[in-house]
Order: sequence, then structure tokens, then C-alpha cells
Amino acid sequence: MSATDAATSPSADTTEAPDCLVEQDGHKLIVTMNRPHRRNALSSEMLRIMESAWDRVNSDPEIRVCILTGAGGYFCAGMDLKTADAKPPSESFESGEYDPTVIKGLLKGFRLTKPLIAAVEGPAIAGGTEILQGTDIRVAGESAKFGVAEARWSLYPMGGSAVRLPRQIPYTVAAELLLTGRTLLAPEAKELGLIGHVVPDGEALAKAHDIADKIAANGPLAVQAILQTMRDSEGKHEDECWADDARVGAAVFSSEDAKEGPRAFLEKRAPQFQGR
Ligand SMILES: C[C@H](/C=C/C(=O)SCCNC(=O)CCNC(=O)[C@H](O)C(C)(C)COP(=O)(O)OP(=O)(O)OC[C@H]1O[C@@H](n2cnc3c(N)ncnc32)[C@H](O)[C@@H]1OP(=O)(O)O)[C@H]1CC[C@H]2[C@@H]3CCC4=CC(=O)CC[C@]4(C)[C@H]3CC[C@]12C
Repeated sequence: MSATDAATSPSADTTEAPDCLVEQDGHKLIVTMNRPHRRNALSSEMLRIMESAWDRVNSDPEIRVCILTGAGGYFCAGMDLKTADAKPPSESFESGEYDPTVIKGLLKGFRLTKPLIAAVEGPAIAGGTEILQGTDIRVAGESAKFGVAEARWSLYPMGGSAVRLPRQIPYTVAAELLLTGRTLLAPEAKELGLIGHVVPDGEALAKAHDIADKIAANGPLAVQAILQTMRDSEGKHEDECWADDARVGAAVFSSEDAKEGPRAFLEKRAPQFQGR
């Protein structure tokens, strides 16, 4: 049975497959949201698996880059509106069971130390576009659809979009998307800079792998240091950044890998980086 068949199967909810799949391929970790029968709407299990995948990315030196995608030709339809009806999130906020300032599964208040590439096909709605904003490089099939729909259901974009979206795309467009909940297709998302690549439908994951392979072949210390500075300097005056920029850069220059890179160039061979 294909993923799309599973979407229409009455027994789709009772399958044994986990709500999120995590596979390692060399230096890449691939995280796949896996509830295609609900357009990969977020479940507690999915969020728990994503949290532990993010910890694995940060702690395992073998992992140099990560890809986030969805099964069955869909990215993610946001919060599961069917289960939210049975147990509203407000109950967990009120009881103190959940701290809404950090929603680690959605990368709110928590950042990976390695690059994260989103490979989007189909809908990336509400929570789907929210988690997208926690990724670094974004590729989408041409029919992919984006939007922050929460206000339509009188919900708040608790995945961080009211803070992040106006920083990532022009203010007036962010305001319109957040306040109307309208959706946009991949070409418009690319024009706005919300995503970086539009590819034919079905090819987003392959393109994400191409990009991931290039990153994985680079010096991991250099990659992580560049990412760190890009994030730490966000929103600061340039002059406030140079001391940290120099400190982080000097550590990279002092590494064994910084000797291996130029040596490989001279010897006309591919560098073999060790991450030290
Ligand atoms: C606030 C954060 C996010 C909120 C949200 O995301 S609100 C949800 C908004 N989602 C939408 O508006 C999308 C709705 N769906 C659609 O528009 C369409 O389905 C589609 C465009 C996605 C696809 O269209 P389609 O024509 O291809 O397919 P359909 O026929 O419509 O659908 C097929 C099938 O799928 C089912 N489906 C689709 N979408 C959903 C969905 N979202 N939920 C359930 N089911 C869906 C559809 O019904 C069809 O099924 P069928 O049986 O065939 O009819 C929150 C995000 C995460 C939250 C945190 C999570 C952790 C926490 C836990 C706590 O206890 C405390 C709170 C919290 C921290 C929590 C806080 C809030 C979040 C951050």
C-alpha cells in the first residue's frame, strides 16, 4: 500500500509505524513526519520523536547535517485539529505541564548546532510553516502550499511565527499572512525568500540531499561555527559582533581540519575532515 493509499485507509490510525521516522545516511540524519492520512498533522508522539532527533543531531559528532521532510507527498498540516478538540493545549498551559516559551519539537526556543534543510511537498500549513522557520535551507516542490492559518481557528501561532515570520520575510507580507491566514504557493514563497528553491513536484527530497551532501563534505567545525555566528549576530549591530566572530573563527583556524583543507587543495585530492 502506498502512503497515499494509507491516507484513505480506514485502519490508517492503527498502523504500527511511528509518527516520525529517523534514519541516518552517512553524515546525514533524515527526519520524516509520518502521519500521511492526516497530512502529517503533529501528534504528541511525533513531537517527542522530533525532540529526541534534535538532541541526537546536536550530540552526535558523526551527524553533520539534517533533513526534515514529510511522508506521502505532504509536509505538515500543523496541529492535529481532531485531537486538539479532545484535549485543548490550553489545559496543559494552565496546569503548568507544558512551558509554551520552549516548544523544542518545533524548534521554538531551541536551535540545532548543525544545518537543517527542509524538503517540502504538498501542504506546510500553520505548524508546518512554523517549524519551517526554524530550518536553515528550504526546498519545495512547485505545488507546495504555505501559510500560518492559526487565526482562522482563533488560535495563536504558538510555534513562534508572530516573532519569526516578520524577521524572515517583508513585514507587510508577514502581517498579511499571519492576520488573514491566506496560503501561498511555492513560487510566491520563493519570491518572498521564505524558501530558497522550487523544484518539480516530487523532487524536493532529492534536491535537499544534494545540498546536504555538499554541506557534509565541508569541514564540520567550519560549518557549525558559521551557523553559530549567523544566529548569534542576528539583530545585533555589526560592531557588537566582531569579537565573537573573531573568537569563533580563530577556533576553526586552529583545528586540524583547517590544515587538512589547504593540504588537500595542494595535493589535488578531496579533503578528509575529522571534526577536530
Ligand atoms: C499553535 C501550533 C499550531 C497550530 C496549528 O497548526 S492550527 C492547525 C491549522 N491547520 C490547518 O489549518 C490545516 C487544516 N487542513 C487543511 O487545510 C487541509 O486539510 C490541507 C490543506 C492540509 C490538505 O488538504 P487536502 O484537500 O489535501 O486534504 P483533506 O481532505 O483536507 O485532508 C485529508 C485528511 O487529513 C486530515 N487533516 C488535514 N489536516 C489536519 C489537521 N491539521 N489535523 C487533523 N487532521 C487533518 C483531514 O481531516 C482529512 O481526514 P479525513 O479523515 O479523510 O477527513 C501548535 C502546533 C503544535 C502545538 C503544541 C504541541 C505540543 C503541545 C502539547 C501540549 O499539551 C500543550 C500545547 C503544545 C505546546 C502545543 C501548543 C500549540 C502548538 C504549538
